[in-house]
Amino acid sequence: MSRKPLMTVTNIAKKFGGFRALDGISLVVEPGEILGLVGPNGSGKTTLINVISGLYYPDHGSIHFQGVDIARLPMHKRSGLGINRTFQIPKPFKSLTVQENVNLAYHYGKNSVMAPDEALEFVNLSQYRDHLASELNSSQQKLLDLARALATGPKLLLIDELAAGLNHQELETVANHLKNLSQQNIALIVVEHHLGFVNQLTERVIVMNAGKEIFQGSLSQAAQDPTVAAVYLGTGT
Ligand SMILES: Nc1ncnc2c1ncn2[C@@H]1O[C@H](COP(=O)(O)OP(=O)(O)OP(=O)(O)O)[C@@H](O)[C@H]1O
Repeated sequence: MSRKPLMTVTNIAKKFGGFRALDGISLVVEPGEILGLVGPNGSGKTTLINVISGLYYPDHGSIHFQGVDIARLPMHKRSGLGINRTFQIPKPFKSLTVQENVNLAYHYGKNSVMAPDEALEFVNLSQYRDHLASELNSSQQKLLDLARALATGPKLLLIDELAAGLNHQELETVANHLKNLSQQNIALIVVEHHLGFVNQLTERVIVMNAGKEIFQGSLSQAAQDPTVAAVYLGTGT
């Protein structure tokens, strides 16, 4: 049975000055699927997340989310439609407590299905609920960022480099949690350098280089692709 895509990104371009950070990239995300977005530093992964979440508008191209072109909607409107994100460098309200941070996101979200306590439980931060966000270490701040994104009730969650700084056990727990979200029909785009983490999450990756897709398929297929090996895995000739 064919389903309608949750999001269709078509031919997106984004320049900074004369530099093409995104150069005609397209992708499709189905409801509840996990898509890995990988590639070398500077290949445009975070820029693509920024353009999908509404931090930047693209110069060209369209982004259809549940049939609506959102490419020029502001970030809060996209969030209201069910697109939310985490940041490579988390941005909690540091002078608020952990609980207050998640409460605020919950209050702001229009589709919330996960209550603040549940979101904190989900990322194993319940015992820190009364701590100021500034008291958390950097990996805990990443988990708080994830809890805030979850509390808004996303249909599509954009996750930017969550794995860095998490220990082996935290990674395994978070991977299981993310798979659980996907089973609840929340789609995920996971930008990540930790390929073992990506491999735990999904079979489908897009490899980017210089603002373009250079490969789409499974990570194991990507490892055998000569172009990917040359530009990303460092094993090309
Ligand atoms: N706001 C900006 N102004 C100018 N240049 C930018 C801006 N944002 C990104 N870039 C440039 O666009 C290119 C792509 O950056 P981006 O952060 O999207 O890459 P990335 O694949 O996420 O890299 P990394 O894996 O290192 O996080 C880089 O050369 C970066 O310097």
